[in-house]
This record gives sequence, structure tokens and C-alpha cells, in this order.
Amino acid sequence: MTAQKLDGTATAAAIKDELRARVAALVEKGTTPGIATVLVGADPASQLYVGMKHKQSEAIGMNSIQRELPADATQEQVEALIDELNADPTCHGYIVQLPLPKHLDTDAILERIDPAKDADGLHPVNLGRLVLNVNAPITTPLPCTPRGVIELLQRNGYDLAGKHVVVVGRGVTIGRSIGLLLTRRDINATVTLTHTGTVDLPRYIREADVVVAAAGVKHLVRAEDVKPGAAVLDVGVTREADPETGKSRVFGDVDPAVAEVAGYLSPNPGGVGPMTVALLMMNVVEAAERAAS
Ligand SMILES: Nc1nc(=O)c2c([nH]1)NC[C@@H]1CN(c3ccc(C(=O)N[C@@H](CCC(=O)O)C(=O)O)cc3)C=[N+]21
Repeated sequence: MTAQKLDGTATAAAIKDELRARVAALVEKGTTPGIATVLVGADPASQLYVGMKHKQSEAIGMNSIQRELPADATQEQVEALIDELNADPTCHGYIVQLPLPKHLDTDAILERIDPAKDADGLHPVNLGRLVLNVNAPITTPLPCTPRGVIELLQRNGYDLAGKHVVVVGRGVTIGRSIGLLLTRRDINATVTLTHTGTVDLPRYIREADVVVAAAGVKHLVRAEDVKPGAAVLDVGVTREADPETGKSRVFGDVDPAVAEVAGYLSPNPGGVGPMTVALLMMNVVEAAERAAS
């Protein structure tokens, strides 16, 4: 492999060390930052993700609140739980683990979250403020996966100013939101957003200094299309049986051969996933800092 690995696990560990100190300072002043999760149903992957978030939050001294409802919970029950967390002064931020069971109105539930407690940073009010606020310092929760991508590059010495970032995929968690951060004056990147309606995707990939692959299509980004030396961040998740072992595992959006061409590569797993969890916690620590000041 010629590419330098952008190690999300190590970078997230450094962020967590900083957060541990910020948590301790808040505790000193009488506020223990509290993070909550809402899990509806018992999907094994969701249980695993939620468990990871609690374990890591507790490891840095946060208070963690784990709320669960059965898979057949009604809209009213979920909304009542949201109202409860909005009113709970010990909960400074929380997430509703997605996806929710199909009978529930996901948008209505997410919009009911108090924007000040939105740990994902994806509440319409927070995204709207990000659209409107191009330059002023940000005082609202930020979308945590996009922030994770940017921190992973910056903390490994990659300067995004003037770079052409090609984003593949228009999902809300990354594709549609990351450009709002990358094009702020303090980062100063240029962004192209591509998606399944893009004609001739390789034409765009070839022009990219940075590729953020978040389409959820296994091995969509091929080595022959990547500019030598480019930074490639693999954010896609496809869960499939491994052809060799037969066991289910995660496949990213980036063909492994890209490692021979790229200058920097954020693998999956071990890249943006751990950064997302670290930035989720940072959103909650920042919410607690604002609440305490
Ligand atoms: N409201 C909401 N917010 C989320 O942030 C959210 C969500 N719902 N639903 C599900 C997805 C998925 N997600 C991941 C977070 C960390 C890893 C992660 O750390 N993965 C490890 C591997 C973990 C393992 O599988 O053992 C890695 O990439 O190295 C993966 C996936 C957050 N999500």
C-alpha cells in the first residue's frame, strides 16, 4: 500500500483525550455532561452501535442514559420519550438511533428533538442555521459525520484550502450536509456533489483532490479513476457475506486497489466510523458547555 492511512481509530482516541479533559472541567463546575440514546426495537446492528456510544461516553466521564422502546412502539410513545429527554436537565444531547421501524414517522420524531440537544447535528433548525451562517463562529451542534471527515483530514496534516472535494452520494448524513462545512471561509474547499443521477461519475472522480465516498455502493470508487496522490475517504457501508469466510462483514465504497494510487486513504472500518462517535460526543460536551455558561 502506498497511501498514507488516515487512521480514524487513533484520531478519534486523540479527540476523546481532549474531551475527557473538557468533561472533567465541567464536572469540576458541577455539570456532568449527559448523552442519551433512543433505540426502538432490537436490531442487532443498532444495539451494537448504541452500546459502543455508551461505552465510549462513559470512558471519558460522561453520564450516559440508555432508553429503549419495543419495536411496536407507537408514534405517541416515541414522541413522549422525546419530550421527556427535551425536559431532562441531566441530558445535554441525544440521538434517536436510525433507522426507525417503518410504521413510525421518522421526520416528525427527529424534528421534535430540541435543536440544542441534537447530538447528530442534523435537526432542520441546525442545518438551516448552517446554510445561513457562512462565516460567523458556529454555536449550534454540527453534523457529526461530516465534521468527522474534516477533522480526520485536518488532524493528519491535510490542508483543505483550495482543494477540490468530490462527494459521492446525496444522503443527508454526509452528502447533502458536508458541503455546508467544506465551503465555509475557514476551510475554503471547492465541492462537487455527485449522486446516482450523475452521468459519467469517473469523470468527476478523476478531477478530485479529495474523494468522499458515501453512496453505499460496494467498491464504487475504482483505482483507475483516482488521481495519483488524492485523498480518499471511504464512508460507505454495505453489509454482505465475505466470499472467502461466508461471514457477514462491512464492505466500503472504495475498491481496496485504490490504496496503490491514493496519497491518503481512510479505510472502512477503522476510518470515519470511530470519528463519527467521537464527534457525536463532542457535540454533547459542547452543548453541556453552553448550558453551563
Ligand atoms: N441517529 C443516528 N446517528 C448515527 O450516527 C447513526 C445512526 N443513527 N444509525 C446508524 C449509523 C451507523 N453509525 C456508525 C457509527 C460508528 C461506527 C463505527 O465506529 N464503526 C467501526 C467498526 C465497529 C464494528 O462494526 O465493530 C469502524 O468503522 O471502525 C459505525 C457506524 C452511526 N449511525
